[in-house]
Parts: sequence; structure tokens; C-alpha cells
Amino acid sequence: MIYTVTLNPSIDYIVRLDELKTGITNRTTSEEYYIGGKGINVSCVLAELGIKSTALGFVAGFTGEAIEKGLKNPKITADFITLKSGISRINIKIKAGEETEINCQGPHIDEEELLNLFDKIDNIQSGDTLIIAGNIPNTLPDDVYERIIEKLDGKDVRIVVDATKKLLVNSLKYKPFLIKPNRQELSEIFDTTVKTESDVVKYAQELQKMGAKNVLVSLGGDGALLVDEFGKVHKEGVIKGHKVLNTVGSGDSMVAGFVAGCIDKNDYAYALKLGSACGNATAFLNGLATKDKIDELLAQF
Ligand SMILES: Nc1ncnc2c1ncn2[C@@H]1O[C@H](COP(=O)(O)OP(=O)(O)OP(=O)(O)O)[C@@H](O)[C@H]1O
Ligand SMILES: O=P(O)(O)OC[C@@]1(O)O[C@H](CO)[C@@H](O)[C@@H]1O
Repeated sequence: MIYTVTLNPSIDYIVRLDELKTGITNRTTSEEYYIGGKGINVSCVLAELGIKSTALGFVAGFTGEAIEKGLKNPKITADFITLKSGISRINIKIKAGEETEINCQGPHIDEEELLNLFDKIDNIQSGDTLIIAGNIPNTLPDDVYERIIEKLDGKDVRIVVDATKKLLVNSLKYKPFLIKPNRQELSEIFDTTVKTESDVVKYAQELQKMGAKNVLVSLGGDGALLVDEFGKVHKEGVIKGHKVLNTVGSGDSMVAGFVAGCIDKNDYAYALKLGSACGNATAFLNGLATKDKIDELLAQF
């Protein structure tokens, strides 16, 4: 079984404007909303690929109810813990030429609620895959991902971590199967500006020295680069000629496709292609990648 963990799910409120001006009232030209949070997005794209997963995490309030309702899918078992107070966050994604995101803090999670999640983590067995993705509310300690991974000690679980800074770095000692920083996250970790392809390879290799097995660096419209556990470097670009509609969740779609590719063929080059097709599919659609779009694009990689 594949488990995804989203500690801080969201409703993604996408607002489109011709231009964003600060200090005045702006009016949208259109708006959409989707359920989101990185682990949830991974579960949704896995479902499109025909792969079942269990989505773990926390929800709260009316937005939490909407998230659970929106996740009704025969391929997804939603097994969230409902928090005593607060509401699951609403993240604002402003599309006004440039993309500006406002990701909110999310509800408070207390120690008892966290322990309830740990009980669910105890059900994960050898042979399972655990995908932990996204940020945490600032009321949770930075070691929460480590504490989740520690629970699996002694079990042969494939661990995937997609998170920023300390949350990611602190998990490396547990030798995760896959991490997927984007260019900005890679730059932040090493307090530098990652510009060239050789920079990407160099810092991906540093992350391997720190414990990661496979490092997949997503580069937005420039595609993605994988340094696999055997030291081989793989690269995929993006398919040209499509209009980019919405890149929110393209990284999560890539994670879903990569994991699905590993399960399907146990071949990293193929996994990167499927991951890229999923990432591109999300970028070229409103909402997340669909099976039809993924298939159409995979044939072109
Ligand atoms: N503008 C784009 N055109 C085509 N493909 C794209 C574009 N942006 C992203 N993608 C695809 O999606 C993949 C992941 O994108 P990106 O690097 O933006 O991930 P991310 O920053 O983790 O995104 P998010 O956090 O929103 O999920 C890219 O490697 C690429 O395959
Ligand atoms: O604040 P985090 O957890 O880092 O990111 C949350 C988020 O931006 O990630 C997804 C896209 O990857 C969105 O669905 C969601 O709003």
C-alpha cells in the first residue's frame, strides 16, 4: 500500500487577475478552487494512474469537511484525523501574469492529535511506500517528519520526502528512497543560488552524501534532473507547444508519476519520464493531471 501524509491540507483558491496592485482593492477576472496539500495531490494523481493509496493527515472545520468530501475516490482511502479546533487552511494562488502564492499557517495540532497520527503510522508494513509531503503549521516542531520516519524503524518501507529546508534535511539520516526539491528549495538548503545544470548535479550529490538515495530536482519549465542511487544522471525537459494553465501541484504530480513508474517498471529512466508526463499534464490543465493527458504526453517523452 502507498500512504501519503499531508499534515497541513488546503483548499487552493486560484484567483486570476489582469494585474495585481498592492494597496488597493483588486477584482478577479475568474476564480477556481481545488482541494490540495502536497500529499493529497500525490494521492489524486496516483488514483489517475490507477494506483490505490491511503491519505493520512489532519483536517479541521468546514474546509476540512470540504477536503474530505472532495477526496471521495474509489482509489483513495481518506483516513484523516479531525482536529478539535480551527479550520484547514485556504491557500491563495494569484495568477496575474506572474504567479504569487500565499500559503497559510493552518490549524493548531496538539501533541495528543499528533500521537493519534503516529498510531496510524504504526499500521504501515514492510513493502509499503510512505510519501510525506508539504509544510507543517508553525506550532509543530521541526522534527515531526523525523518522528514519523522513526516509527518505521526496522521495517522495509520506501520513504519519499517532499518538503523544505529543515524538514527535508532532518529526514536524510533515515536514507529516504526519494526526495524532490525544486531549484529554489535546493538553493535554500545550501544557502546559494543554484543556476546551472552542473550546480544541480553537484548539490543533488551533496544530498546523496547526506543520506538520500534518489534525488529528483524539479526545474519548473526547464524540466527535471534525477541523480539516481547508482550515481547516474537523467534529464527530461518539457513538451513544447502547450499553454501553461496552472503549475500548482505539478511537483506533486511528478512525485506521483515517479513513484508509479518505479512500481510499474523498476526503471529510473522510465520513472522520470512518467513523472515528467504527470508534471507537464498538471501544468497544461486547470487542476491536476488526468489519465488522458498523462498518456498523451508520455507518448511524447
Ligand atoms: N511551465 C511548465 N511547463 C511545462 N511543464 C512544467 C512547467 N512547470 C512545471 N512543469 C512540470 O512539472 C514538474 C514539476 O514542476 P516544479 O519544478 O514547478 O515543481 P514544484 O516547484 O515542486 O511545484 P509545486 O510545489 O507547485 O507542486 C517539472 O519538472 C515539469 O515536468
Ligand atoms: O505550504 P506547503 O505545504 O509547502 O504547500 C502547499 C501547497 O502549495 O502545495 C500544493 C502544491 O504543491 C498545493 O496544493 C498547496 O497549496
